[in-house]
This record gives sequence, structure tokens and C-alpha cells, in this order.
Amino acid sequence: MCYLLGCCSIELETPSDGSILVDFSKNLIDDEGLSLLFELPRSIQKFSILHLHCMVTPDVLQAKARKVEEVRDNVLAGKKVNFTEAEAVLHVALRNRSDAPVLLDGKDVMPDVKKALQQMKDFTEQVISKHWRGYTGKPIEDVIHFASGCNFMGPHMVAEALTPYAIGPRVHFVANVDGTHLTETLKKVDPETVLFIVASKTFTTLDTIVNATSAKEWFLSKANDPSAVSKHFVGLGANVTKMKEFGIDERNMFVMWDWVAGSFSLWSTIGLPIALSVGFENFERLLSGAHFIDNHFKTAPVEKNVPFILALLGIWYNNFYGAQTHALIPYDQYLHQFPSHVQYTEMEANGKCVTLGGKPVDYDTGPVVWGTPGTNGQHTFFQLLHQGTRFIPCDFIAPAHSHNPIRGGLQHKILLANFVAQTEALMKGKSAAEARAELDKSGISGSQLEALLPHKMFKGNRPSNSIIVRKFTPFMMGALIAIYEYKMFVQGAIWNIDPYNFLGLDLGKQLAKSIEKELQDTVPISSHDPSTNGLINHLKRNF
Ligand SMILES: O=P(O)(O)OC[C@H]1O[C@H](O)[C@H](O)[C@@H](O)[C@@H]1O
Repeated sequence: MCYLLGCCSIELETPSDGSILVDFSKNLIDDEGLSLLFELPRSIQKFSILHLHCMVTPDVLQAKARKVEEVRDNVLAGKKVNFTEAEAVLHVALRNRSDAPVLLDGKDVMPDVKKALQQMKDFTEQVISKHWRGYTGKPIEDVIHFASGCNFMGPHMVAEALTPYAIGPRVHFVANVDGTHLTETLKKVDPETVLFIVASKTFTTLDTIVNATSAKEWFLSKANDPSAVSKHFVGLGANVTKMKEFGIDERNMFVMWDWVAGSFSLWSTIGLPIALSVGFENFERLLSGAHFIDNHFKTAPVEKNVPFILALLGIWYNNFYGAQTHALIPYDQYLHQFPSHVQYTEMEANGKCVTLGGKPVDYDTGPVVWGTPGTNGQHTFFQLLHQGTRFIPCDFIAPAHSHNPIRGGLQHKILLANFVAQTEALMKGKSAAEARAELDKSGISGSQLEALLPHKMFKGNRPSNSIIVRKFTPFMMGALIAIYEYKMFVQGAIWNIDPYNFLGLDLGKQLAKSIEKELQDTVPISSHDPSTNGLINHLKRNF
């Protein structure tokens, strides 16, 4: 066995919610190696002396030389870093808990941000205190949030994670344009006591608007009164004209701005369902947690900077070891949507094959991100993590304290023991001698032992990071999400790609528009390639 220990761990003390320990010590790199990573590309030669095959060209991987810090400062200064849309990316303003201004084109955006937060606060308080009434005078019991992409994933993931803090109406999320999602959700609500949130920056995203329009039709078929819409529909977005066209009452519009980039929308008014569920104070704590990491990322030297190190280790495996995927395993059932959220944000941001300058990259960019909560994964895909042929770095995430310490906390200790054990098993593995001794001890010998032996061995040397927080409070969730946002950001900067566009989603959307028209009748078509024609014509024959 040749695992390397001891690169480092960092403990961040939060002002209110205990610490966040980020332990990097189970990685295939030591302190010297990590410091060399900080020195890329000067250290590339040293790595080749260590016989590590560098899968990128030296002029590309330049943690410092590529000036991550400069990119960061440009973002924080409100420069138009989202160049495809010529927009700034100012989510730090949304969670700015200080009095410092955040400038965009020389103007402080904070007064607008504060106004939007005040509107969210007032509305949330009215709904939770049951002063907001539906068209028959009853208070709101359920909220359905219609959204796509980040506007769905972020609030949904956080609302699930903060379930123990829920004090408001039940919140439901509908994203899929598959009518099943809406139908099944409507079965759970009463038109007299439901509030619909339509959340879309552009207010044109097909899935969202189709679902919301169907919900409006359903609602009007029950209420039989168009004036009832203003008591049951609110809009979150940057396109006021489209919100009006949809029929959102002006008083029910919660604005966001074009400078809120896709994956960061949960910090804006798009976070309204979170506030409605857990109360506005907890929403503010969520913002404070992210703000805490904003400051850490901004001020900590790279050697002590948690997102920076996570990003470099990811690059280490992605570009030096050829890892194709990265697994996230939260040991907290409330965080069951967290891997999907990070999957969405990282894969949308860093799933690019051209540089910022438009040249094809000649190195791997964002890996496949995936995961599921422990201990569930332990009974399924962990087999591949331990004994498969793939090399899969993992992040393990756990709280020291459970929201549900049943049996005097015993069950949580069982969970935590599993978390720690998995990281140890992945690292240490089990040698032939150890496996042989075990088999011997259990009375197995001879040919049976020899046959079993290879199956009982674990190669080990499988790297992982461990993140332990005191408890998953709203503040901690804010901090955790922000850590992964900055990891993604640093990697995008080092790979020299544009993390803010999602143009890779356009082609399918464009084609769907024309295919939708073709599916309206049963006349066979021949305008596509033979395979696509075949699928369309099969559907037409079977309608
Ligand atoms: O906010 P909208 O205009 O509705 O956009 C909704 C979604 O559109 C695309 O699918 C992007 O990939 C997402 O990042 C975005 O969240």
C-alpha cells in the first residue's frame, strides 16, 4: 500500500454555528505535492520526475499564473464576466450582509437588493402568519413553485435540506414538463389554499411557463373567477413585461436582475419558497452562511482557502490521474438533493470544450458529478468505488449533530461510524496478506481460500475529502453551497473556460420546437435523418 497522508485539513470557525472541518488528508498527494500544485505550471517538470503523467499542457494549468485571483476580483468588481450575455455576475451582492456597497457600472446595487429582500420578508410574514388569504378567505397551506434548472434545483435542494426548520406552508416543486409532475402535485393541494410561484428570469422558459399555464387553467376551472388569480399567483423574474402577460398582478412581482447568473439564483427572490417554508429569518441565515464563505474565499491565502484547495485537488485527479467522475456522498438524509444540485451547477458551468477565446481545449474540463446519500450508496455503487476498475475521487459530507438524535444519539453515531469507515476503507484497502489471514481465521483453507482470496482484496489508495460541520443549520447550508460554487468557479478559471453560459442546452431546445409541430398530426415525415424520422413516425402511428 502506498497511500499518502497528511496534506492538510482546515477548520473554519463560523461566528454562530460552530466549525466546518475540511479534511484533505486522504488524498494521493502530500504537502509538497500540494504546494507544487499551487505553483503550477512551474512544477509540471517536477511532477514528471515523480512519473505522474500530466494530461494537460503546462501553459494551460496555471493556478496562479492563470490569475484566479484576478478573475475573482473582476467578478467581485462587477465586471461583465458573463461575456456571452454581456452581464456581470453579482450573487455576492444578494448575500452581502455588510454595509459595503456592491457596484455595477458605478452604481451601488445594494438598495435594490435590500428592497427586494424587504418585499420577500413582508410577503413571507403575511403568508406564514396566515394574514394572506385565498379567494375564499382561507389561509395558504401549500405552495407550488414552478421553475426550471437552477430556479428549481437550488430552492428545492435547500427546502429539503432545511426541512427541520419548516414553519410555513408545505412547499412543492414542479419542473418537469411531463404532465405527470404537475398532475401528481395538484392532487396534494386545494385550490382555495394553494399559492403558485412562477419563477423564471426570462419568464419565457417553456417548461416553466407551460406548467404554470396548465396550473392556471386548473385553478380557474375551480375558482371560476379571474380576479382570484392575484390571490394565488406570484411571479419571480427579471422580465416584468412577460410577467404581466402571464397575468401576474404587479404587487405580486418579485424582481431579480440580469446579473443573477443561472446557478446562483437561489440567493435572489428565486429563494422565496425557501423563505416561505423556513421563515425569512432563516433565509437570512442562509445568506449569512454564504456571505461567510464569500469573505473566506476573498481573504484567505490560497494555501488556506477551502474552495481553492478543493478545486486544485479536483484538477489533480481530473487532469493528472484521468478521473472522469467525482462522487459526492452526504451522510445526512436531508441533503439528499445536494449531489444533484452540485451536479447541475458544476456540469452546466464547466461542461465546456472551448476556451474563453473560442479555441478547442486539449485537456479535460468538468468531470461527471454524481452521488447519493450514505448509507444508501454503501449497499449499491460503493462496490464499484472499492473494487471497480474506475478511479473515482469522493467528497464525504456529514454533520457532527443530527436533527434527529434518536435513541440518545446512537443511530447518528452508527451513521458517522459508517462515514468514517468508508473513507478509511477506500484509503487503506485490504492487502492479500490481510485477506488471507482473515480467511484463515474463519477456517477457510486450501483451494477454497485461493479461489476467494482475489475477491476479498481491496486495492485502496482511493482518495476522498471529508467535510464535517457541527449541524446543518440554515447558515451551514449557505456556507456549504458557497464552498462548492467557488470550487466550480476556480476550476473554470484554471481551465480558462466560460462558466456562465449554457449554450449547450440550445440545440435540443431548437430541435424540439420543430418536432413538436411535426407531432401535431399523423402525416409521416421525412425531413430528418432516418433514425429521427423513424422515431417521429413511430410516435405518429401510435398516437
Ligand atoms: O430563469 P429562466 O429564464 O427560466 O431559465 C431557467 C434555466 O434555463 C436553462 O435551462 C439554464 O440551464 C438554467 O440554468 C436556467 O436556470
